[in-house]
Amino acid sequence: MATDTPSKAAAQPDAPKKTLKGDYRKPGGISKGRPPLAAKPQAALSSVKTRQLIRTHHALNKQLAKAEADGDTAEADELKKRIADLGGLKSYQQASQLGQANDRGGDSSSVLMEWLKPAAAQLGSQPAKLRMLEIGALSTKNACSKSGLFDIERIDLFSQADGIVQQDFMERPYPAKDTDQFDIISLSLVLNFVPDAEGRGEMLKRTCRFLNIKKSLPDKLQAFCPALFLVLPTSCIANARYMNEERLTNIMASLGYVMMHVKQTAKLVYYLWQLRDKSVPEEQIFSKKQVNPGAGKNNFSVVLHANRKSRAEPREAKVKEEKCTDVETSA
Ligand SMILES: C[S@@+](CC[C@H](N)C(=O)[O-])C[C@H]1O[C@@H](n2cnc3c(N)ncnc32)[C@H](O)[C@@H]1O
Repeated sequence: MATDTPSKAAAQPDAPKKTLKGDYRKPGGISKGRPPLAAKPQAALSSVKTRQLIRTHHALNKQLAKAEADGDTAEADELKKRIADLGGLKSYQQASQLGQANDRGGDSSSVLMEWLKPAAAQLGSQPAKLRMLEIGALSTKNACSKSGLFDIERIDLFSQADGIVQQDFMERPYPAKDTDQFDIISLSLVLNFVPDAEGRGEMLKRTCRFLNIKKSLPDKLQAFCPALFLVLPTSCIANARYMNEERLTNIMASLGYVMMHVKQTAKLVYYLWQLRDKSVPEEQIFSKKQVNPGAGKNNFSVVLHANRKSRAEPREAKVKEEKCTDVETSA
């Protein structure tokens, strides 16, 4: 397994305390009394706004999922209106795309391309390209697309470009045969978009059904395929009350995944997981459990049930939510 050293900042996401309405900066806050700073470049200012917009979307979607689960139609309608007033999914996607600009850390798929370099020659000489499913695709021009090495199927809840099919991965029919399955799935900044922990567990579980575990490939490709490229905000792993890397690794292992690569930066954590085994349903019980208690943590978690419909574990909604900080989500 290859690792890059995490930055110290990883444990301190710069999520400001805020309410959803209004500005989070209070007069007399920490900036009071400081000498004036040099004017910030435009990009830095927009970067703050971009992150704020993304966080607000996440928070509203989370509240909406809860209101819908509680059957509170009035609250759900109000939240839908607030999301629409923000510009809906489209404005969220635009903010995410801005986060992918080179001055904000760049396209996450370039990390995958870096990891695949040792296999590039074999990738290029394949009679048929590797099949990739990109879930949550915003562009057809990221590093994977530009490489020409993959046959990519791109889906998103809201397609913004030709070449991206509008589809909910959670509703996508399971492949009928092995050859309809994929060699690589990209799930970059999508899992944290799912508003509830059980939904995230279901999403991870679902990825296994789309990967072709039986396909025979040349050795350098077989060394990592079939694989899931997973990208999360670092705070989901480094500053979460119910999640850390050990917990994620155990959850993934119960699904049959082995970690091949990890790279952590101040903002994002990138993983490449190889699907090696058939998942072990009886070992797939991961309820919401504190693994990293303490103040100032966020509530990001993944809950997994062997069988969602007949689960014996409590629903997340019944677990008392603790005061939390936001999950930092932009690139
Ligand atoms: C933050 S954007 C990330 C986009 C890009 N992958 C990246 O790394 O920047 C998350 C995207 O995931 C999409 N998404 C979330 N849940 C999805 C699902 N169940 N099926 C398909 N797309 C989904 C959203 O519509 C949104 O466009």
